Amino acid sequence: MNIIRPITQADYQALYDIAVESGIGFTSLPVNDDLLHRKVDRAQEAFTKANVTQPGDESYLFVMEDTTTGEVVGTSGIEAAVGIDDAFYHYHLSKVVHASRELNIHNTVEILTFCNDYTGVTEICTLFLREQARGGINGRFLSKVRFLFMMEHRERFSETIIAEMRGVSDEEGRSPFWEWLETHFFSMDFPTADYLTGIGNKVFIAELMPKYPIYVNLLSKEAQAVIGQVHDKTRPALQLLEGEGFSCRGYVDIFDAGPTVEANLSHIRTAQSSLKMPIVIDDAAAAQGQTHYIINTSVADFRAVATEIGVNEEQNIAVLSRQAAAALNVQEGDYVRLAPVKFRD
Ligand SMILES: NC(=[NH2+])NCCC[C@H](N)C(=O)O
Repeated sequence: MNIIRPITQADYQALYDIAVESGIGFTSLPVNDDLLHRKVDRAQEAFTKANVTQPGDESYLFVMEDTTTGEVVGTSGIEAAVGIDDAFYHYHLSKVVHASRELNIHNTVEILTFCNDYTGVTEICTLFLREQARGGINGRFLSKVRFLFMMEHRERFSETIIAEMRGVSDEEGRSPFWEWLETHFFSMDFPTADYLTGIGNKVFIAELMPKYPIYVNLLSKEAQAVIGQVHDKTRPALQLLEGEGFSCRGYVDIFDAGPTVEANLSHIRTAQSSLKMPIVIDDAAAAQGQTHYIINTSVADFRAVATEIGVNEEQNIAVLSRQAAAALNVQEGDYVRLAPVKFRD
């Protein structure tokens, strides 16, 4: 059975291996011992911090563990509020009209404006599923479990949730958008710039980034073509988020121009359709039910599973198997929050 739980120090080696496997362009897991250790420490602080009344610099990192082998097969993260102790950057794509009625000329051009508009919002990040666990619902589970967690602990998160999607780059890490920036403003390659931001070294952005609006039609054709486009490998993740109600509001990454998508927590489909109910335990009845994502209501001892359960909305009762209840560390009468894997339309 696969469970999702907070990362602990004992998972360090697995996290390191995942950082290596995830490769270039996976900004949030750079191969760097100090940084990865800090990530585990910060996650433990976030999960054990009591009485949080508003989002702050908490950084939650979950792992998926295959309980039959004890192996960590994936990661998933939430930054409660970005840009609180550093600056958080985007380019915003907007339009400018240059028109002359007298001359009967009307030109609409796009511009990219450097901004910090998403300061203070919650970011979902660091989603990675190892090769051996791909397929089935594991990827969806790792992603959607965050919406249940955020709904259950709303005071810890912003109402606006964003996800930065990886933009277009080739196998060697060459990004057409970055190449234009590199030629005119930076003198380092994309992997280096991406690595520096990943380890939290972001001053060079403020120092070197063009801060005045850029006319898109002055960029190279290759750079123009990838604005707001995702990396092929990121398409399934984007589709999943779009299905949850996320959309791009014109904000793109400052390095590779990949889209940032946004949704209100209360409008996210899995969060909105989730129910909170006390449980009873009955193996046979649970086996008859539909597959759901289920979380317990704890932060420090958070657990999630995806399995068949019975849901009786009239009686306000969720029927769990003994195995599911044990994995969630809940007993009869305890509450869980759940959402169906397949939405009923
Ligand atoms: N692909 C990247 N590494 N982009 C740079 C980081 C952008 C991010 N929004 C930040 O300000 O931290």
